[in-house]
Order: sequence, then C-alpha cells, then structure tokens
Amino acid sequence: MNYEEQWNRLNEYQKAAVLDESPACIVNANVGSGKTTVLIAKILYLHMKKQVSIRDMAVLTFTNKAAGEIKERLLAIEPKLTEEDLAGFGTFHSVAMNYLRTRLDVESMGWTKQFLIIEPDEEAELALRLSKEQNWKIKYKNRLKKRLEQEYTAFRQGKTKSRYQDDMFLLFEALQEEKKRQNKMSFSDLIEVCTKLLNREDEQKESTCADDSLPKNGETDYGHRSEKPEWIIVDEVQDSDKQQMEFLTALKGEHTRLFAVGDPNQLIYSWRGSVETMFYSLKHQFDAKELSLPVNYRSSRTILEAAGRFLQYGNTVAGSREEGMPIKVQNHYDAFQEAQYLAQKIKELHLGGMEYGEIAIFYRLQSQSEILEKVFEREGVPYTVSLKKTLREIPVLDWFVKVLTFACNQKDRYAAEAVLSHPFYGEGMEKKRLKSFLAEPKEGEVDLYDRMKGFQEAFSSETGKDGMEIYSYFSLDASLHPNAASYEEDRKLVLDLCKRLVIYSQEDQKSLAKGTAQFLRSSALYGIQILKEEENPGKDQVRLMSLHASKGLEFTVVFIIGVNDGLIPLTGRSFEQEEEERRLFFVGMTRAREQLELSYYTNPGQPRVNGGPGRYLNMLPKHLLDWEGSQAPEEKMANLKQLRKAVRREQEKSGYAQSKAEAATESVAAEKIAPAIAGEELTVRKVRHPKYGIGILVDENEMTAEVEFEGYGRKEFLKAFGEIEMLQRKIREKKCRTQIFILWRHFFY
Ligand SMILES: Nc1ncnc2c1ncn2[C@@H]1O[C@H](COP(=O)(O)OP(=O)(O)OP(=O)(O)O)[C@@H](O)[C@H]1O
Repeated sequence: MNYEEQWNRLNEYQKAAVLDESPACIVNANVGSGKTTVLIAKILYLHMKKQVSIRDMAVLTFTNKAAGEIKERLLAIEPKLTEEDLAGFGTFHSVAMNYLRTRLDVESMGWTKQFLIIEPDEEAELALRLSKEQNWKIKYKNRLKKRLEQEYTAFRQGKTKSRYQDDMFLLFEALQEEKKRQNKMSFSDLIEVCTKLLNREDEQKESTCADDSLPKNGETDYGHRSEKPEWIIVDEVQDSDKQQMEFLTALKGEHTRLFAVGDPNQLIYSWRGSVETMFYSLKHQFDAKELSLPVNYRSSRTILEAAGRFLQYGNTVAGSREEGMPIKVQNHYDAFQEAQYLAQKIKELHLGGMEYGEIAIFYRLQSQSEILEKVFEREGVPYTVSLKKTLREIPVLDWFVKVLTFACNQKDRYAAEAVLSHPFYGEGMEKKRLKSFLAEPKEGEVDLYDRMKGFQEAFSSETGKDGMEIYSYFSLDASLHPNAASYEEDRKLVLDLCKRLVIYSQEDQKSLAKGTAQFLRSSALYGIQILKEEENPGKDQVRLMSLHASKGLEFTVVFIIGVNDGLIPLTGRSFEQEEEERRLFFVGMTRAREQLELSYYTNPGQPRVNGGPGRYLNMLPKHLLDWEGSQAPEEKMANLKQLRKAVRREQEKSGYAQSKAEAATESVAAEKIAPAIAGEELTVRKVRHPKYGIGILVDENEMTAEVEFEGYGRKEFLKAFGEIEMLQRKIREKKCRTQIFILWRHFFY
C-alpha cells in the first residue's frame, strides 16, 4: 500500500493524530484501534510531506519486532535508506546504545566505545562471584538477578542500606566498577549512562551560552557532537518505566516534538518496572495534548464485548466489525487430551480452507508448549513456537559465547575462567591449576587459551567464508568431545553460530574480529532468535506462544488454553499482580479477529492449579458464549468489582502477602538443600533417556517430567510417550558430588 492509499484508509481520529504537531501529544488508544497504523502513517507523513529527515527522528518501540516492522515499511517505500539513517529507530536500549557508540562521550564515564553488553544472567553470575570473593553477606542469592533489577533504583536514589539489611549496596558499587573494568554495560547502564551524558551536554550548552570561550553548536569540550532529534515518537508508552522516562526527558531538546501512543489497558510489563500511572505522568510532565483512537478494527463485536469485561472501568470498546461467532468455551480432562483435541480441530479448520498461519494458541507459561509440540509433531500439524531463546540457554553455545567473549575482550577474566574450567566442554581445568595458570599464563601451555588470545589478530582482516575457519581455528572438535553423545548436536549448533558470525561480518563489511565483537553486543541486546520458525521461513504454521508474546499481533482464530485459576490467572502475590493478569487476558482475547476459543482443565494435574473453569470464564457474558455445546454455569461475577472482591477475599484467606510468599520460597529451597550440604541421605530420582543418558528429575506432575542432563541442560518430557525411564536410588552426598552440584544449581541459579 503506498502512502496515499494508506492515508485515505485512516479514519478522522487517526488523521488528527497523524497531522498533530503540538510540542507534545499523547494518544490514548483503544486496543486494535490502529496505534501501529498511525505511528507508521505519522513517520511517513513527517518524512514525505513535511520533509523531516529520517535521521532527525527517534522512534522508540517496546520490542525489536515492532521496530523491525516499522523499518521494513519505510524501506519498502524508500529502499535507499541505510542502517545509519535508521539508527534512531529501535527499542529504548538499542537507540541508547547507538547514541553511546556514535555520538556521546562514553569514555568520560569509564567505558570505551567498543563496550560489550552484559546480559542479566551474566551480570547476576558476576555479582555472585564478586560477593563470594569479598565474603559479603547477600541474602536470597537464588533471586540475585531479580534483586539486582529491583533494588537498583533504591541504590541509585542514594539509599544506604538494602531492604534486607545485607551487603547488596556494596555489591552494586563493586559490580559497577567491575563492569567498567571489563568494558561491559548492562541494559539499565545503557539507558542510565546515555541519560547522564545527554543531560551533561545540556548543562554544558547552557554554560556555553554564558561563556563565549567554550565550544559551540552542540560540541562538547571533548569534541563530541550530539544533536537532539526533531521528533521523538514513542510506541506502547504505557509499558515504559521510570528510567526510560528520564531518558526521554534527556533526549527531548527545547524544540523537539514528542508524539507517544499507548493503551493503559494493555499494561502487562509492570514486573519490569513500568507503573500504571506512567501514561498519565508522561502527559503531565510534558504538558501533552491528549488525543484518542476509539474504534477497534480488528475483532468481532462479540469478542470486543466479552473482552470489555476485563477493561479497567468495565467500558466497552467501540467496534467496526460485525457481531461474529460466539466465543467457545471448552473443557478438557488434562493438557494431553487438550493437545489431541486441538490437533484435530486445527486440521479441520485447515481442511475448511483456513491457513495454519491464521491460527494461534496462547498459554500463560512457556512450559505449556511442550505437550502441544510433541502431539502436533506426531499428528503432523505444522507449528512454530515463538520463543526468544538467548544463546545462554543452550549449554554448548553458552560456553562458546564465552570463548568468543574472551577472544574479543581479554579483560573479561571471568569468561576465561568459565571457558577453561567448564566441566564438559574445553579443557576442564581443575580449580587449582586454573588459578595458578591464570595468575601467570604461559604461552604454549593451554592451546585454547592461546587461540582465544590470538583471535583478534588472526581474523583482523578476513571476513570469513563459511564459519568452518572459526571452528577449526579454535580446534573445537577437541573441545566438544567427539565421543560424547551430544557431540553431533553440539557441533551443529556451534557451526551454525560460526556461520552466523561470518554472514554478520560480511553484511557489515567488517573483519571477523570486529564483526564478532559487534555480534556479541547485538545478540545480547536483541537476543538471538533460535526460533523454530527460522528453520522454515515463510512456511504456513500454527503459532504457539505465551500471552505476553502475543502483544501487538492478530490472528483469525485464537485458542487461549488453561483458563484455570492458578494458571490464567496465575496466583498473584499481590493485588497489583492480579490486575496485571487481568490485563494480560484482555490482551490475549483481543488478538482474535473472528474466532476465540477458551479452554480449561478438569484435572490440571499441576500443583496450585484448580480444576474446573477459572474465574475469568465466569466473568464472560453468558449470551456471548457457546459453552461446550451446553449451558454455561450461572454468571458468578459479572463485573470487575466483583472480581476484585473475590481476589481480595482469596488473598486474605491464603495470606498471600508478597513477603510471605517469597519467604516461603526461600525456606523451601533452603530446606531442600540443607540435607545435601550436611551430607545426609537424600532422595534423588534419576531418569534414563536413550539420547541424553542419565539425568536428574527436577520436577514432575502427572503428565510431564522435567529432567536435567549434564551437558544438555533441562528437558521436559511427556510421560505418556514413554521416552524416559524412571530410575530411583538413594545417594550420599559424598558419593555423588555431580548430582548434588546439579541440585545446587537448580536451587540457586
Ligand atoms: N482505518 C482503518 N480502516 C481499516 N482497518 C484498519 C484501520 N486502522 C487500522 N486498521 C486495521 O486494524 C487492525 C489493528 O490495527 P493496529 O495493529 O494498527 O492496531 P493497534 O492499536 O496497534 O493494536 P494493538 O492494540 O493490538 O496494539 C489491523 O489489522 C489494521 O490493519
């Protein structure tokens, strides 16, 4: 669709939003009312009609996917746009990273422009090491990653003691220093440092005006230049957090215009720090004009009316489409029976002419996809799981990324330690030997170490051919142990990554050495999509995804499974979490265009999940439902007020105060680990798998078993398929250190 066609399709509200040029404007939009549509039309309008250069726009999105979509649309109209032109288009993190790498004086803050990104897991690992080295008292180490995220704001605000009265704040300081030493930035550092530098530039500019002897035209006394964008355009503003708001404030120059779109009813990321009032704070902070987009273009009237029950003020969303089919509510004995039912139902839909790609299944927990995957595979239903896996979730790639990390940054001694002491891959050096070796590394003693050190030089001018040269350079065959059962799979994974490195370097016309460093930075930021769909691009497949991942998407048919109390909604630890569960369900329902089917289990077979229809099903207007061919039960809760009352009652009854729940989790972990530490007898259930060998059962329910295999990580199996054989025996800690280590890891990481 070209620009004119796109413009003609817009309704009056949408056109008003596109044309608005107030210094700050915030669009309060209903679900499916055309936020993305308006955003893209606005960028095109500014660029094509108002001649605003693409380089003068900062377009901040919540996900990389959204940024990618916008860029694609722009490139379709203007194929000559380069990556540099579009550097201001991306998530808050990627735009901040770009500013730091290209425009700002990051050196004055202790990093160099070649900094790498440290992912949250890696940062938590580093923090754990530092606290051990310093003998600091840190409580709840198994939640360290979360604590680093949650308590950082208090630390930044100058509080002197952590909420648990331990050494957490000493750790923050040391961690910051160590990250600088290793030249790494966390996601939150990217935003924070960028905000600080932008603010500092503003202060310098102000003093420049007062003092003629200082540099002019936005040039700092370090000789760096940073211009403020002419326009800042923000998507999904309801999910921004405080740090991002500070970044926006710093990025906005005196003459910058701000245009933000959002829907307070779709706030589903408050666990990451966004707060319910952010939408309105932004409006007040920038004295923004408020516009609205009221009409939903996506869903049938039936779906909208039902979803309306979950809106904050019980409003209805105005629709533009016909009434549509009733919402089907279906029960299943358990998840296995449900998967078989879905496979049949989807096949029928497909036979009736529906493309698989028009069908989606949403669930609350990622683990729910395993059963569906297995059954769909057996039944021949093509599917893809939208799952963003980071490299670190695959043991061999986690190890190999550390090899590359040290090869690109020799200040990262922890990476070297992890590479050389890995129990399965590489040299497998003992602690003592490792310590003395790293204290004074001698050339020729450890081949892998020498190779890592020599990597930059060896590949300083080559872009590579097919990845094999990297594989051979590190002699990876020896490191992956050709006799191991995992060898074939590991080799393929590593070789694929090597190939990606080569393609990445070639595309960017960089040497492999430079390309690899850049790749490590961007893979941390964007996550390497090891998606099944990548293996079959463009193939017609059913989409399986979590409710969170469904945000911003739309499908003709949507199944939301497991609408049981304890799953949807997940049992909340606080009233706010329950509210977020409600919004999440609303987001899921409103992805459907024509058909929506909700299902629950009568026998969920999972702890803390109640059998029978969840309370959300009881909130749906009866006249809109086709309740499994029969009558729906009496509507128990017809509105939000009643739902909230029920939630409060339940929380009071179960005493589910946040601190209590957390304390309970800690003590369960502590109790379970205590016998292992004391060397007492403990029961370890072992399992045998034909491919992965012997593993330890870490969790199970009636249908599935989760097993940890050394060298392979965790896998989940459907018991009904008989892939694993349960073994059981008692072990003593002394006799079986490996298993204890795995258990230990299970509880603490
Ligand atoms: N004026 C319009 N006329 C017809 N269809 C429209 C119009 N505006 C948007 N649409 C269609 O409505 C659907 C929803 O639009 P869009 O995805 O832009 O909404 P959104 O507000 O971003 O959705 P969400 O709230 O889920 O994030 C899309 O299929 C889009 O093509």
